Amino acid sequence: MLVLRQLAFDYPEQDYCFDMNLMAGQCLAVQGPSGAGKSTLLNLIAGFLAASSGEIGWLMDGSLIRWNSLLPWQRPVTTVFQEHNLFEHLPLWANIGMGLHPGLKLNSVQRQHIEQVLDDVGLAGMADRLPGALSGGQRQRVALARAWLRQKPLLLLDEPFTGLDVHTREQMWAGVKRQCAAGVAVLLVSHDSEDLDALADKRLRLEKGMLVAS
Ligand SMILES: Nc1ncnc2c1ncn2[C@@H]1O[C@H](COP(=O)(O)OP(=O)(O)OP(=O)(O)O)[C@@H](O)[C@H]1O
Repeated sequence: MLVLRQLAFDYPEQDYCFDMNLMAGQCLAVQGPSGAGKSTLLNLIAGFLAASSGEIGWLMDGSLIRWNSLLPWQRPVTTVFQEHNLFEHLPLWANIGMGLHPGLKLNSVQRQHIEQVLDDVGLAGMADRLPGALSGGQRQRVALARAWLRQKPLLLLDEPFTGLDVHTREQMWAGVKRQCAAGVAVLLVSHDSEDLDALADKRLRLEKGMLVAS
């Protein structure tokens, strides 16, 4: 279970203090208007921002494994950013397979898994394309496919379905549900009530720098 206890971050004009739990297999939705602190929360959890005080970690068998001093790549977290973060010079298979092997020397089973997740997101047969040849929605699906394959204990999704058509969106919801069923804890930032109705087990809202029940 992900645990945030009085996790604080201070900007000059706004102080944040986050308290929350997110269980393995659960999808927690966080909402809030622009500027409420959603990106700040995700960046603190992913390790791109360092908290000024408080605790963050994973509670297992009653003891908290603290993440405070862990760098982003040391945390068992996958983040799907709004900007997709694809490597433009690498084909889709390499973008998705990144992290499976340091030199991207993938074996046939790993290549099959990549083909499978591409199929899952409706991009079958596109493994050798470059990101530049894709639409915005297709790029978003590549970013999600990469997250599906990594299957880290915690998945952070920042407005992950923006701009997708209804059918694709439903496919992506199914992907999130499969992740939860496999025990992944999902934190979903979304403004879209349909996303929340389809996926959220629990909802919180960001208000005055704090998380409150929605
Ligand atoms: N580097 C920074 N220095 C000072 N203030 C910042 C900085 N980054 C963000 N802020 C402020 O912190 C607040 C929260 O920003 P944050 O990006 O977390 O909000 P958000 O909820 O993700 O917004 P959006 O939905 O527009 O992406 C905002 O009021 C913003 O002005």
